[in-house]
Amino acid sequence: MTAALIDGKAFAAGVRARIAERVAAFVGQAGRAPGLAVVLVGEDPASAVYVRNKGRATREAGMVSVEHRLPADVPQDALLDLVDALNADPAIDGILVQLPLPGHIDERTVLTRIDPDKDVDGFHPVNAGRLATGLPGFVPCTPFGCVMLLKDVLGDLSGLDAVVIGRSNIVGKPMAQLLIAESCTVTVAHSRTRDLSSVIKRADIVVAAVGRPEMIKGEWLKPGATVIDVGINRTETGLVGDVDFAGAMSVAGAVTPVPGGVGPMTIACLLRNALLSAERREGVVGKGDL
Ligand SMILES: Nc1nc(=O)c2c([nH]1)NC[C@@H]1CN(c3ccc(C(=O)N[C@@H](CCC(=O)O)C(=O)O)cc3)C=[N+]21
Repeated sequence: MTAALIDGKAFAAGVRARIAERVAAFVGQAGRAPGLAVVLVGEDPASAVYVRNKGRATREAGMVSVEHRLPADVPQDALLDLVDALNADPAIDGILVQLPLPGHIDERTVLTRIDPDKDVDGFHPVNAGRLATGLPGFVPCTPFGCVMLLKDVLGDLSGLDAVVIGRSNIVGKPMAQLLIAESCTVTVAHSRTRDLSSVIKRADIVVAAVGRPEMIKGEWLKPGATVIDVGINRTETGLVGDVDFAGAMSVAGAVTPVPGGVGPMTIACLLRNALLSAERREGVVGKGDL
């Protein structure tokens, strides 16, 4: 038996095309394009690649991408001053400060400084609280992209057993919140979980977000399970996920590849959040599903 491949790259391209149509309608009504500011501190090569990809996707969707590059040794106060200026700039609808930040900068202080209504990453505690309590707000891009893929594969998720492996603020916790909102029975596993394989064995849905190459083995899965691999690990043999892909393909029902799975959905959802922010800020009612 071989699982279906979940083509996140193709799905994301469709989402971006729908966003581009709605951006065009927005420009017609608001007289300006949505603006997304991306702040990159330092020279981390992987971060630079992501920022370049985000900028390209933003422009292709018809939005304005404003990139700010600061040196790795920039004082925290200078970064906070830039965030303040972007918060106050009416042409900017979304602000993303690329993580990780250099060690001398406190990520929490910076993320909390972003206006929650421009926080297209959904990392501000106000947006985490909105998500946890069912209020409208920005939802973190990677978990939202995962839910879009899951619904595409499975339809209604209600009543399904879901296991999220990883408890980070940017993926694991919001992923669990979204799956709860979809009426899944949710288990959050992490580095201290005992007998991870038997926890995973029950799951109809497995979301792996641990950052350890190929640690989730195919034989741990329930036959037919849907597997979403959030991991992006650079190894000597190339890019691999957190899931043993070959093993998963022989047991699961459907699996996301790495690359070409969750990553492209993250960027599509970032554009979605930027568009929704612009529509909200200008009082434009967008038409058509995203
Ligand atoms: N404030 C902030 N927000 C983020 O959303 C954020 C961040 N910081 N820091 C870094 C991570 C990582 N991230 C990715 C986005 C797209 C791909 C992506 O498109 N990946 C492709 C290509 C992978 C490759 O070739 O490297 C794929 O998986 O097919 C991957 C990773 C966003 N992040």
